[in-house]
Amino acid sequence: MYLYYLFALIIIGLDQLTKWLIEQSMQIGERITIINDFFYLTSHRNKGAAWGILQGQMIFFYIITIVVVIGVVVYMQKYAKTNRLLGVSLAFILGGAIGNFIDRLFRHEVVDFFDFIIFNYDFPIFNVADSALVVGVFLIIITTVLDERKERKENN
Ligand SMILES: CCC[C@@H]1OC(=O)[C@@H](C)C[C@H](C)CCCCC(=O)CCC[C@@H](CC)/C=C/C=C(\COC)CC[C@@H](O)[C@@H](O)C[C@H](O)CNC1=O
Repeated sequence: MYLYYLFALIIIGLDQLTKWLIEQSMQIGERITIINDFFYLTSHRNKGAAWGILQGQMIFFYIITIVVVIGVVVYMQKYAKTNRLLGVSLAFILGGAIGNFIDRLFRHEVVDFFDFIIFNYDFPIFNVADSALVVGVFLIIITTVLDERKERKENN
């Protein structure tokens, strides 16, 4: 059970370490080519949420993040014992939400650096915490679909 919280802690550690390294070694706006025309490390700051929406609405972000964290912990306590995939998904979301929360609390902005250009579209620059959140949301959807399919089989 506590393995999931440890997993979330590792995600937070990895997120904060990578953000610290970017802050230490790159100027804002500086870009390092990893794979030309596809993957760059670009030091970027975002005072908003995805795609820079709601710039500067830190109070809103604090509230949403606290609601997300409480929701995840409640669900973790209730369901993670029986459903491992759900536990891992919740740990991803918990780690990601807290990772960006730390940035918003101490930096009043989020450090982003993964810069992908996919089919000529420069996808918004993101970080480890965002990736964990997206993976967590994706895994929750998979878990839900799998559960429904299992229930339907049992009922038939
Ligand atoms: C990933 C959630 C964003 C993350 O939410 C958080 O912190 C949570 C815990 C708190 C938010 C205040 C609440 C969620 C708002 C919902 C939202 O935003 C719609 C999300 C759609 C999502 C599909 C699930 C697409 C993906 C986008 C991106 C990530 O691609 C991997 C681009 C990230 C870049 O714009 C980067 O600059 C963002 C910056 O790092 C700050 N990050 C946040 O606000």
